[in-house]
Amino acid sequence: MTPTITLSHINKVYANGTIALQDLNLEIGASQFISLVGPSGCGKSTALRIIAGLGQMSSGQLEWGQGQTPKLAYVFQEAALMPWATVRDNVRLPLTLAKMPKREAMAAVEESIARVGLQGFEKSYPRELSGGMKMRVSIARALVTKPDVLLMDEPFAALDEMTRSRLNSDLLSLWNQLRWTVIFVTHNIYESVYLSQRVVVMADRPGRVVADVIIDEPYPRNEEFRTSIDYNHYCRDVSRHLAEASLKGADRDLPIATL
Ligand SMILES: Nc1ncnc2c1ncn2[C@@H]1O[C@H](COP(=O)(O)OP(=O)(O)OP(=O)(O)O)[C@@H](O)[C@H]1O
Repeated sequence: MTPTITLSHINKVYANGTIALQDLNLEIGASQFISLVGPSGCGKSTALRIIAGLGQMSSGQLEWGQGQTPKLAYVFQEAALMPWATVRDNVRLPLTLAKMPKREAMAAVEESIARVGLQGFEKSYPRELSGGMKMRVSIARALVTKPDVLLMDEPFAALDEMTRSRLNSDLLSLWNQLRWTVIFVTHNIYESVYLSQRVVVMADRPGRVVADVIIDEPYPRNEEFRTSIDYNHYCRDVSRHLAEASLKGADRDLPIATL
């Protein structure tokens, strides 16, 4: 069951004294698609890692709506595939680690590969795939466990614009079918507006939420939305918040006498 996620008063101070997050508050509805944007170093990955349970918060609270931690999957910027393994074996990895017998795992593996459009490449090795295809394998590997929540940390940042655009559309159509909760970290304003129901803007030092822009547009979204005046307005709105967030960081770096 897809849960709501509530982050309350989250603080994170790293061992070296860096205050990565201060009083981060965020509520994410069940099956919502939200993006986190913000200047480099504002704590987006830190927040995502805390939600994933990969990093600990210093204080604060993380609550799951249904009272128990749902099934989570994490997609990183790097596809991080095993070079010696085929597409099929790479996708099966989480099930192998969970000690699921191969015969039982294969149906889920084949389904996941089909969902990302990689039928016919099951026996290929990562070196034989383009960057976009490697990312599809990475997404298939995340989907194979049938997650409730998908955490994506700049998954398409290293891809060319055409490939990114195609993967954006395919990700949205998968989300339309499967309705996981998605938290998507990106530096790309256009991508965040195209994909999300909400774009949450963070400012750094300390990392916190400074704006929450609702993208009130129906799904499915397509090229018509991408070229619409509304899309342009949303992008400008997010961009303005982002510029303000960046300025706050830059101000802080100026010598005190100039402030
Ligand atoms: N393990 C760590 N130890 C110390 N400081 C860290 C550690 N990880 C991150 N930081 C610092 O915490 C702050 C937030 O980092 P984080 O990676 O969460 O930001 P981000 O918004 O995801 O950045 P980017 O957009 O560049 O990926 C930064 O100042 C970073 O240098």
